[in-house]
Amino acid sequence: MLDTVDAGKLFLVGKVWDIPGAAHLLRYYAGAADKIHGETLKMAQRMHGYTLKEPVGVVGHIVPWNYPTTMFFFKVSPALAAGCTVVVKPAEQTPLSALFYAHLAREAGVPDGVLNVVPGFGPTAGAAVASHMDVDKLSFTGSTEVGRLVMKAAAESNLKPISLELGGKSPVVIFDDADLDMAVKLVNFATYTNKGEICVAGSRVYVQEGIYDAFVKKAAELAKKSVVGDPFNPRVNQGPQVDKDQYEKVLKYIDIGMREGATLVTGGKPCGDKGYYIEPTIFTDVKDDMSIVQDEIFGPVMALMKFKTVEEVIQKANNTRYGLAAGIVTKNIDIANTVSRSIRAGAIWINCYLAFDPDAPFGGYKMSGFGKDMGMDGLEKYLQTKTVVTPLYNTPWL
Ligand SMILES: NC(=O)C1=CN([C@@H]2O[C@H](COP(=O)(O)OP(=O)(O)OC[C@H]3O[C@@H](n4cnc5c(N)ncnc54)[C@H](OP(=O)(O)O)[C@@H]3O)[C@@H](O)[C@H]2O)C=CC1
Ligand SMILES: O=C(O)CCC(=O)C(=O)O
Repeated sequence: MLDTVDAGKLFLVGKVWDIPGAAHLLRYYAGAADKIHGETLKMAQRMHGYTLKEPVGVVGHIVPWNYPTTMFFFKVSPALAAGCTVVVKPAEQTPLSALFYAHLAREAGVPDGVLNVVPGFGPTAGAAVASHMDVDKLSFTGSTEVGRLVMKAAAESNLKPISLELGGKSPVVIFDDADLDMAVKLVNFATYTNKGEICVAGSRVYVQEGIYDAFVKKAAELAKKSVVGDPFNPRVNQGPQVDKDQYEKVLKYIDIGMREGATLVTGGKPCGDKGYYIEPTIFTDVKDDMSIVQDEIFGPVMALMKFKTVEEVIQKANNTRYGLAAGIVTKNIDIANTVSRSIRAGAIWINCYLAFDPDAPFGGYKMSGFGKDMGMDGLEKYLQTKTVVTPLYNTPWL
């Protein structure tokens, strides 16, 4: 509800995806909290040694507006399970749910000072968290540009370790043997989920030549069926862009796409004359170096491209500065394995998309950042290893 008001997120999707996902994550890390331990070391010398896993201390979390609930729990759940205290800086567009979750945590008995939410603007509140000498670790999700700034601030303050989950321009590769209807639905979901305001949007779609024409036709038909409107209405499947800036950014990219020579197959216009609604959009005749293929648009815009061979599509899929995720649709296990090993991205989804799970580490390669959220990797980053050594009995040390 709060994210629908703040971000234009579909109310129904919040109920069946974001909130249950947050609960799964909390349960997963609650189960891990009492299983954190170091190891006994073998030691080459006559010494007894072991390691302790200790919380890193105070963690700063700077999170974006596109998934306010999900991002809050991606960050906070493992940090608390590791024994850290946290300071969360939500995005200025969407601070309400983070404040509400902090209130719930207090009601549930989390002691004061453990889970702190500090709303405010990025260049002031966010920068203060990133450069604070008493913040021991920073985990950031947002744009690559701000990722650079917070990394610099961390380096120039107390050298706090950081993890960055940044932008993406993820490819989805559809092979000739795919079930056409399933592949069209998958790509529609990959591109338009959350009105395209999702870091793993699979908006760069490569379709093998044998099914390309049929695919374009069906993808356009499905996009046209989308109901865009009030995010509280359960029949609507695409709400408004988060704000005027984002709305204008998406329309600007649509304009750039047309000026660069891509063919607009469907969409491309605002929906209605009130609110930040944009039609689900598809471009074809797209070249690899066009801005609509290289830049993260963060809106409901799909670029459809044709390919012939496995080698060609691997090269095209990797022709990006990002490396967050990729989708592959095929019934051929050899192709699926080969392509998934060859794409430089942190998550590969075969015959599915957005397949998040609490146990599955998530984070990028290349300029999509480094460090993982979720899974045991997501817990590990909030821990540090202390080594304790003592000579064995009757072993002179000096
Ligand atoms: N990877 C992802 O999930 C996301 C990617 N993006 C990409 O970024 C583009 C721009 O979106 P935008 O909201 O501007 O993303 P930002 O990267 O600006 O925002 C992410 C978070 O960083 C904060 N922030 C901004 N500037 C600073 C700073 N100097 N120091 C510390 N923290 C700061 C923001 O605060 P505040 O907003 O309150 O000022 C927000 O909490 C989008 O169009 C999209 O392409 C955006 C959101 C999520
Ligand atoms: O879909 C989700 O639950 C997570 C989305 C996400 O990771 C993101 O956009 O940053």
